[in-house]
Amino acid sequence: MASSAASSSKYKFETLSVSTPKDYVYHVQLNRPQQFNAMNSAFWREMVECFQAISEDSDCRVVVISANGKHFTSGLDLSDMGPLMETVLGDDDIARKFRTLQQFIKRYQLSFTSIEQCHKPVIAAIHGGCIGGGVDLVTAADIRFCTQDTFFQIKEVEIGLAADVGTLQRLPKVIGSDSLVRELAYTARKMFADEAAQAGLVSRVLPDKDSLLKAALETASSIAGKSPVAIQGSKHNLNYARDHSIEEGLSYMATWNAAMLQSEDLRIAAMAAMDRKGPPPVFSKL
Ligand SMILES: CC/C=C\C=C\CC(=O)SCCNC(=O)CCNC(=O)[C@H](O)C(C)(C)COP(=O)(O)OP(=O)(O)OC[C@H]1O[C@@H](n2cnc3c(N)ncnc32)[C@H](O)[C@@H]1OP(=O)(O)O
Repeated sequence: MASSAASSSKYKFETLSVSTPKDYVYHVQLNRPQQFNAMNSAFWREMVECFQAISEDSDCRVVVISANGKHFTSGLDLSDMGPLMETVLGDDDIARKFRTLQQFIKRYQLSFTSIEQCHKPVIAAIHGGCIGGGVDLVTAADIRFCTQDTFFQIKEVEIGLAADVGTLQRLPKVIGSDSLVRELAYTARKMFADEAAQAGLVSRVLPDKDSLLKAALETASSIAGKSPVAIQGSKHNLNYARDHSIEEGLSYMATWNAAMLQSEDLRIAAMAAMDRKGPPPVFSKL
């Protein structure tokens, strides 16, 4: 099944490239290397199309997202702010401008919420600069690895705005230190790989990009070999637990598994676990 490029035309994009390097593993690459993967209008639209399609694609069980070029991303494309500025500077009444801008921001938020809402776990493999919108993007992923040369920068205050597409909502849940989140958001200082690992933003630091991709793809492959019912149920319930009390999370989990324990995957995985010398279990597509 593994091939170099995801075959369907639903994965042909201007700003992203999608391939299938291993069975059930999709690799999405930010692909505007000349522009340091700056996030232009096409990017914001294509991220939603890509991750909503992957979410429902039973040939995919895990996604690795990485980037081509010198930096993971330089964030918002500062040379593509025409539509935004037209509204801001236009003659419309304030209430009309408000409604237009609110819809605009919500559309951009969905670009990264579609990673969080994707049924499949997403591993972000980050190198170089991960700036502005890059932090919004990677905090929506399930797992983050980076290279030793990575830096993270919540740069929004330097262009006069409060980060508005996920960082301020997700980063506090990811790293736990409210003080560090505020320091990074208010100062826009760079946080380098070792500090990011210490803070829990990334779970692994690799020496270079080759070893980064190797580690990310191996991890993806390990996840892809497991029951998709168990993996997708784990992602869904971890997200639910993050946003609810423990009691609510346990109650939701009980209802979820009252259905999912009836899946054939439980029987197949349990038999394979008992027969440790047998072949690895094979699960149907989900
Ligand atoms: C509704 C709103 C939704 C989302 C909002 C997101 C907010 C953000 O993302 S805030 C962050 C915005 N991005 C930046 O401020 C990036 C600033 N750039 C840099 O920090 C550096 O350029 C660098 C990316 C670290 C690269 O450094 P270096 O390798 O030294 O190259 P440079 O000489 O600095 O840059 C070369 C060339 O690229 C242009 N450029 C860099 N980033 C962007 C960008 N994001 N958009 C447009 N253009 C960018 C830079 O201006 C240079 O252009 P020249 O014409 O060669 O001067």
